[in-house]
Amino acid sequence: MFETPEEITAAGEVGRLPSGPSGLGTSAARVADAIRPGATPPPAGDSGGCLRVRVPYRPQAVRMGGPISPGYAERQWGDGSYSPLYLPMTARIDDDLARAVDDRLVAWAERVGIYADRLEAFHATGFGRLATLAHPDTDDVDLLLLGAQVNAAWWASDDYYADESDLGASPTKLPPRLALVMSAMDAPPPAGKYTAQLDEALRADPVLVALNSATAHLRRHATPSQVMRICNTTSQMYVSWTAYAAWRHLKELPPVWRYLAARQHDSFYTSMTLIDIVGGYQLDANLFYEPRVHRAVMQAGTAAVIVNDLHSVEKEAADDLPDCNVVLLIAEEEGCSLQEAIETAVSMHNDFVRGFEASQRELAGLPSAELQRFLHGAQAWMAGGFEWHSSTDRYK
Ligand SMILES: CC(C)=CCC/C(C)=C(\C)COP(=O)(O)OP(=O)(O)O
Repeated sequence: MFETPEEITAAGEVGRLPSGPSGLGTSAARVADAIRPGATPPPAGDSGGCLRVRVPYRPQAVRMGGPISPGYAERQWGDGSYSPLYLPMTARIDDDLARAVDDRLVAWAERVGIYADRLEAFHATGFGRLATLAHPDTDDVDLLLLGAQVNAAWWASDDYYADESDLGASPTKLPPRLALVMSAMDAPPPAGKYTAQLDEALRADPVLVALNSATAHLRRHATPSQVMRICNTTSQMYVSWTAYAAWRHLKELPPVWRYLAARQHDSFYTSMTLIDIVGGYQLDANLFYEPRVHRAVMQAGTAAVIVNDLHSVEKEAADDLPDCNVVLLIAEEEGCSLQEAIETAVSMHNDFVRGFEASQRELAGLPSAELQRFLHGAQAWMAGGFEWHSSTDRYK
């Protein structure tokens, strides 16, 4: 088949890596017991005693170190005129590492052909920087590059197929294009002469070449269940994209509840499915999909994507066919100002982060080093995603 080359919360137990036994399988029996139907989780560690300190948004050019987010804070954002976002603190800002990943990412983008006439802008977007901010538990450039490539390829499908009219995005062409993406990521079994035609189509579109190449890189680092986790989450996300396309095509605005339900399956949860792969370990599928774990990662992913909607209001309102955006939809539905709608979205975001924190506390007693590391990874992702949205050129 075709393949190309603030208020800081001293979070008690939640803020630290587990001190118990670690390594794959060390506590498999205890974990299996703890997640079996009807089991009650062991008591979580004490996470009380919050220390609260307001922290302004202040990008720093220095390495902050640490693989673990040091706790939660109320963080200023934008021009500072809105209520703060309650978020984890960023664990690591390492501009040298980010540059190394971004340089390799741009060389890859050039090879596969995405953003061909706008590589400088693509470079300034800094998907490599996003990977280094969101995955502070590794310094491995190749693994960070993998995270950056998969995200950049998803974003290319978003820009070229779903959102950017000037890049050829079209609501009616979107569903068949997304169906081809799944063939680029997960080659169907040979179908005689039709396979050659499929391969030709996959080679003809840079977005598909990028997704195919990123997935090939993924297969070199991930287990089969991790690879299929990525593929299945991608197609789950694309169901929501087809809903947005229908609304755009019909020039209908969905009610907020309906958009939010779609957005919850089209969130940075998708990006978070890379956390253990980029970290160089595996969270077992039965733990990843354990309902309380699933809910926690969905809470983190939804919070992180509301940060995206907050930062992209202007960009999304400006397209000939405006995108769905939670702020714009709240303003329309409530008949309120954008400022008021932003405050509502901030408060919704903060509730999701607090919900994640509560889930993390509830899960803190589960004796799996991989699970605890993954939850810290989701915490770090929210912080890194915020840092990136605050500084990338993409939303300027
Ligand atoms: C594309 C990708 C990494 C998927 C996960 C999160 C997600 C669905 C997006 C960031 C796409 O949402 P949106 O189209 O609002 O993003 P932009 O504002 O265009 O960056």
